[in-house]
Amino acid sequence: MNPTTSADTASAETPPTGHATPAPSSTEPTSAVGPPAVAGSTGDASVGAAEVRMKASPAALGRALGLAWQAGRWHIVAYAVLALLEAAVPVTAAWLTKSALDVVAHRADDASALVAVGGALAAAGVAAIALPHVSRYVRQELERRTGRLAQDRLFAGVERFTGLARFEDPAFLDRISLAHTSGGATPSAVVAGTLAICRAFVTVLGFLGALLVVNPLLAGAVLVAALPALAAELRLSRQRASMMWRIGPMERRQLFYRQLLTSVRAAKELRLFGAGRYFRFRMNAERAAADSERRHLDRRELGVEGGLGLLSGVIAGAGLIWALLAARDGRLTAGDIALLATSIVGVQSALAALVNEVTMAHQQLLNFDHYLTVTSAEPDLRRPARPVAPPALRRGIEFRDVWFRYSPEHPWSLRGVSFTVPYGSAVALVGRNGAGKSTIVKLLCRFYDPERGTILWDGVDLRDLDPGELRARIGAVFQDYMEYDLTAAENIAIGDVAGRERLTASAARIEAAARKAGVHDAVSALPRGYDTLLSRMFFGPDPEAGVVLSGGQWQRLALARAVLGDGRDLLILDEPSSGLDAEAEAEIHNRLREHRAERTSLLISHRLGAVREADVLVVLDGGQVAERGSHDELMRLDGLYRRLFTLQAQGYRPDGHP
Ligand SMILES: Nc1ncnc2c1ncn2[C@@H]1O[C@H](COP(=O)(O)OP(=O)(O)OP(=O)(O)O)[C@@H](O)[C@H]1O
Repeated sequence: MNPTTSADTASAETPPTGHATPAPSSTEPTSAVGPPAVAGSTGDASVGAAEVRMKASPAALGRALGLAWQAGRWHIVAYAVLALLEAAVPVTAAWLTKSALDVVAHRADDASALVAVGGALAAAGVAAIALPHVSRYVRQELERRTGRLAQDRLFAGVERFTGLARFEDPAFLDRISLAHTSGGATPSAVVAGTLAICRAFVTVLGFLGALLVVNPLLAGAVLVAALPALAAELRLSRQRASMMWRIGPMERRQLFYRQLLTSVRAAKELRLFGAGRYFRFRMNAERAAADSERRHLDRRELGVEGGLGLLSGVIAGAGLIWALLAARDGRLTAGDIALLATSIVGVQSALAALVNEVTMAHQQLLNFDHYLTVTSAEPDLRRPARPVAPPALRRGIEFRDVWFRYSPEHPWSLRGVSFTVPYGSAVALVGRNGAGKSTIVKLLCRFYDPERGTILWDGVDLRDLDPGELRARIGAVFQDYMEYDLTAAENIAIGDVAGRERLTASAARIEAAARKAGVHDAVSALPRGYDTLLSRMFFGPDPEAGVVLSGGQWQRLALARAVLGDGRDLLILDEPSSGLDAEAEAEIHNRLREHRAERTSLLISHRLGAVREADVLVVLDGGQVAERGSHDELMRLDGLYRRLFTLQAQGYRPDGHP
């Protein structure tokens, strides 16, 4: 059966409030319809894909250099000039040393020549000492600037994901973490790598010129020995990037265990169950597994780099023995020997530095792929070509045959759900754990898109609306509301910040919201009133440094945040009273009833007594609407609601009878 024909198709204009109705059952979408590739319609499945390209593309190189250029073009120019000067210094010093030795050997009585060559050598020495320091400072400043720019772009990219699906994808989270590291470091590493090539080119060319004069064969041998080193190091850096991707999940799990073992929330249970040792063991196991991968590669590097070092040593040693024998025969001067020795060391160290910088840049560039993927990924939720600004709610919201699962691997969380929230009314969603209540809220805020069916806001499909503007019309307290380590005023003012860089709510509005949520008295009694820093942990002995609130007080603050925005059409309260005592719950519901009077609201609560006065109760069971109607109608129906309500009511009667 096609699900679109089986479901309740009541529109927002004809809300089913007349009498209680057991909802019609729906069947799964047929295979002909076919699920989308990724749950929640994440447009670009490759963003979290588990594989990573192990080739640095020229485009990535261009983007990295472009980013560095934007962040600090004058720093790059200065760094380039310094790099070239640094490159020229050792070659100049080697020639000057040779000249000095030759002057001493053949023109020892020429004082002006001695002073000139000595002075030049001293200047080269000063340059050799000072240049690396200045160059390091410029590089560090360039790194800071590119790091800041890259971080801003990365998180602006992350903000473009308006849904939640990407944040539930572990591969995507690994990408963000690698993107954060590589995004900041790669551009300056690539600049350094590029300049290292130039620098090495100048140094090697200078020394090779010197070696060519002394012995062309030796010059060739030194050069050829460096090429396999470069190839081997590039291969190793590819393997290192691949290893880092493989150990990403292990690092993530380690972080989870580390946070768990130091979290104040987890501390109670961990101590009660004595579970600390268990989690420490798991954390260490993850670390051991990651270390084993690292060790494997370190050993390979040791073998390759040790072998190449041996080769360089053999070439250098052979060259020097030959030179000493040639000097004995009078074919070389003492200055030639000094020049040869410096040249061999100079070429080898210039090439080693080149290999080092280039492989580092190469490795960073491989990881830069993550940064590019995150910053250039398509938005996760389909954006309409011409998004419609959501109209002020006048008719209501309608769920029309909505099917949803969190991914194709997950079972259906909603199966053909249809119901309406008429304008100005309060609709309560009730049902057992896992029935799909919070999922409905998440779809209504458009954190995901339904796989089948539609959700209509005054007749307009949510998918045609701009998600930001839609959310500006909704005030919500989620089951897992946030506790911000900010002041009480800031905790409330965040409820009306919508894309701005500063909080703008006035003190009067903040206080009014706090009063509505019944938290004004508690906040006023804090050491600095609304300016008291609230924290989930103690900050030492200073009571004004941070105050710890109770769970119920935090929940009221979340409530104040939700009711702060005046222009909100819809108020969603997902378990708003779970952390409150019975008296507080009654008080909050009375206050909220006043607040809700002019607006539409969707309430979720397991305390059925708290929502029995809603205009309509929608009873969910296994992702389907099982019943709907007012409290009295549902009680008469004698179905699931009556059973749940009676069970709860029994708990409050001394005789245990309904
Ligand atoms: N992020 C998620 N990823 C995968 N499955 C999820 C996710 N969130 C919820 N589910 C599943 O969707 C189903 C409905 O969950 P939902 O949270 O909507 O239920 P609920 O009625 O709000 O439950 P409760 O009363 O316990 O809060 C459950 O089977 C749950 O396991």
